[in-house]
Amino acid sequence: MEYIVTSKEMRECDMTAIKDCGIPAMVLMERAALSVFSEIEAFLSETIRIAIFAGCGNNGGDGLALARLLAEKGIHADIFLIGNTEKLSMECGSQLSILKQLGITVNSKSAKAEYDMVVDCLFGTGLTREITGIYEEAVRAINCYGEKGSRVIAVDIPSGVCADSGKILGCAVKAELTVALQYGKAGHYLYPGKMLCGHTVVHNIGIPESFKSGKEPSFFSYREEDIHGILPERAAFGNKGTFGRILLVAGSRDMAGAALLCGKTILRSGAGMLKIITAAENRDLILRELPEAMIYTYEGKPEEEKVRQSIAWADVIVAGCGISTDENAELLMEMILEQGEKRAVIDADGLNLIAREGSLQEKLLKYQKGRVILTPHPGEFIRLAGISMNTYKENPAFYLKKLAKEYGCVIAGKDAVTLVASPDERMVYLNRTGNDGMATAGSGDVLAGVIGALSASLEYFQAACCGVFLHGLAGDMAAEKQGKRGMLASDISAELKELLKEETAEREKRI
Ligand SMILES: NC(=O)C1=CN([C@@H]2O[C@H](COP(=O)(O)OP(=O)(O)OC[C@H]3O[C@@H](n4cnc5c(N)ncnc54)[C@H](O)[C@@H]3O)[C@@H](O)[C@H]2O)[C@@H](O)CC1
Ligand SMILES: Nc1ncnc2c1ncn2[C@@H]1O[C@H](COP(=O)(O)OP(=O)(O)O)[C@@H](O)[C@H]1O
Ligand SMILES: [K+]
Repeated sequence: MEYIVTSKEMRECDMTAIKDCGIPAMVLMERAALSVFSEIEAFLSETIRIAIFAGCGNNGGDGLALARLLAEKGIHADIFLIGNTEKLSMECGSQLSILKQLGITVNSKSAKAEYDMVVDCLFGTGLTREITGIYEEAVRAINCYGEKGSRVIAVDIPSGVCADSGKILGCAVKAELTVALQYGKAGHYLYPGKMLCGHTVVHNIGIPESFKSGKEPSFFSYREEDIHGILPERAAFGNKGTFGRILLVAGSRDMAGAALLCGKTILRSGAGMLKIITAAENRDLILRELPEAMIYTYEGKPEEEKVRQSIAWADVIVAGCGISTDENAELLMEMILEQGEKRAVIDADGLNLIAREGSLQEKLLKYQKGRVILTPHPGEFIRLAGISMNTYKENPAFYLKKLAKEYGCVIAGKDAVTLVASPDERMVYLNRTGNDGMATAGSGDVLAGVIGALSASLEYFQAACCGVFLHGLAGDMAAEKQGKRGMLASDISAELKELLKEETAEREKRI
């Protein structure tokens, strides 16, 4: 698990290190410069032509310290200090005076030279407004070098990328490599910032871990190596009941595939038993393609007693994929939400029905807190929340948390970067796996399936985060084999099986 912070949280960490622990700011800056140095060391030689663009804050200070480290190794860098040098931050001022003492020249304007490497230290987490004027010229100059083939390295975050939202404030540097200091910032991983960072590496600069439960940062994320820690153990003595009885309410007359894709994924993700409630038209397909599932199909109106029995049987209900928004679907959703306590994953049309019907909203509000996981894509989310797309995109984490609290649900806000919010003020999970090949019909059904299966053995929020993470990893594996253009949602489902197989094999090797 890795923390991901906002600029305010990063500042608080810096302050804790400096004020409470007594680590001098100049020591942190030296560690920052050493981190960047270690990342670029492999490319260095005495003939390399380097330019460092520094601003007047501490990000600029990092750059000046780097220039000194380079000089120590006999490597010259052209240094351009952009801005009003009368307003340097204290540490940046100290770095500048050290350079002067050492006789290292600092320029105020960029020259029209050629460079193999350009280091961007104009702005870091202290960027507060749009970049204009001389700073904009400097950003454009850096990008021009990049386009001509210079390696562009961003210190902490590319200048112009908002560390909190990933938005571009006016203009921004496009880096090949970003050396993030101490923690990844949300802006490194949210679009469009993510595209401008290139490859992001996070370096520890010696700030002691100061997050305590309840005072944690805004976001966390999983890394590939976390997989063993988050997946539940499978009990060797378990039976099919142990691993979860999942009821899937999915598929309608014209949407058979959703039930099949989601159902297959549920069983492939380790669930013990699956029962599908779907329209009669899907019966043959499911019996043929997924004979492992039990099935109840309805012709006309679903029989309420049969549905009630199935709900009572289940440990987890997954509902909504392809059920349509007709009266049968509405009745099924009413019955699912009515009982108010079973673990449930609600997706797609299930969400559209809730957005449309006040009676479903009321039932969801009364449902036991934390027992429902909603998995809306942005279109579904704005219908549920009653806000515009622009408003949602302004700050998705905020609106996800707000609605999660209102409904007492876990909400996985699907998007290119999926965020998962819990109803109880926990950190938001920010997902870093997956790729645009997953923007393909049915991949949401696969996600609902894996989250449903995991909900049988993991706590709800964890099941949602873990499901999103695995779904993205499987999507990356599918993209590697099939290509992003050609991959299908069923490829993601198949790769999930492979991924879980590898995980089990690894785990068994370690016993
Ligand atoms: N002790 C610390 O706080 C440490 C900070 N470090 C570095 O310092 C950075 C943060 O430093 P700062 O807080 O000084 O912030 P920055 O260096 O990112 O920039 C802040 C300065 O830029 C100005 N500014 C903001 N937006 C502007 C705009 N659009 N146009 C013109 N000027 C603008 C601000 O008024 C301020 O003077 C981090 O990203 C990291 O690189 C590291 O050296 C590690 C230690
Ligand atoms: N550009 C992208 N990068 C990463 N993941 C993506 C991207 N586009 C879509 N996804 C993922 O693909 C899935 C799409 O789900 P959804 O929109 O519900 O599709 P469907 O309704 O067709 O099943 C979500 O999990 C989403 O996070
Ligand atoms: K920078």
